[in-house]
Amino acid sequence: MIEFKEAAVVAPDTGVPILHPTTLTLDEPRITIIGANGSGKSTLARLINGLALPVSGSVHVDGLDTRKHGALVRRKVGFLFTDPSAQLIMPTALEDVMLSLRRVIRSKNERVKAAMAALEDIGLGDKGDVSVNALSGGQRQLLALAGVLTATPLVVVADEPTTLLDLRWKAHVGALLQALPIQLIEVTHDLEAATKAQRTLVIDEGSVVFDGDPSDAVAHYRNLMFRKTREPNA
Ligand SMILES: Nc1ncnc2c1ncn2[C@@H]1O[C@H](COP(=O)(O)OP(=O)(O)OP(=O)(O)O)[C@@H](O)[C@H]1O
Repeated sequence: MIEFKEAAVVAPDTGVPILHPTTLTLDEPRITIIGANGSGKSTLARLINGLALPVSGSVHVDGLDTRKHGALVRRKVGFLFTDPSAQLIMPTALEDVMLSLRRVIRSKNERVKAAMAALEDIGLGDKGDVSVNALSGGQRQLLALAGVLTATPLVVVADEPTTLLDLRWKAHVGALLQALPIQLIEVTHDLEAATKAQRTLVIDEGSVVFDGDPSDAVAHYRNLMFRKTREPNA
């Protein structure tokens, strides 16, 4: 259970509001977040695992305050970035997954076995010794997901996880994410993908302006964008 209580974020240098005080309970298995560029989607997503902290109000995950228990929260909430390079830091695929397992499995041999199994599960069983830089963008996103899943999170927050992928990889990674047996909260500009959820939030200028049925949310967002295009100062 993820709970926002009047959680607000401001730009550190200027104090300009990025997310206005927001109160939400997020407990549906599939939630999508849509909105214009710069509207505050990533900021909201980052609040969930403590990558961003509220300047006022609070965010709790499973009862843990993200401000006080960041490390514990991050074990419960896996985060998938748009660009997997942001989270792949080891030279090879196997080493990268092993790094994600370092706190979970002490024995190196066991860690190798578990990392190999994780790579097999995600379809990268033959890539263990391959340099991360030699993987395709789609393979890198799979590897990032494998790393996230090894920590057995309760929730995966994915910030535009398929934006950089071609159609084939987008479908593949999208299907894998949909099949996860845990809660998935996905920020997306793909309005078709956005409807594959129980609930969709529309963010505009740092506020949740719609929260509900995904198809209604997409219609709301289209109207909003149409109005802004016609009346740029609205
Ligand atoms: N650390 C920061 N300092 C100053 N401004 C910031 C900071 N982080 C985000 N912003 C600003 O806050 C606003 C919201 O950013 P955010 O990344 O949450 O938007 P977004 O909806 O995810 O955008 P996009 O769809 O383009 O990824 C933007 O105007 C951004 O420039």
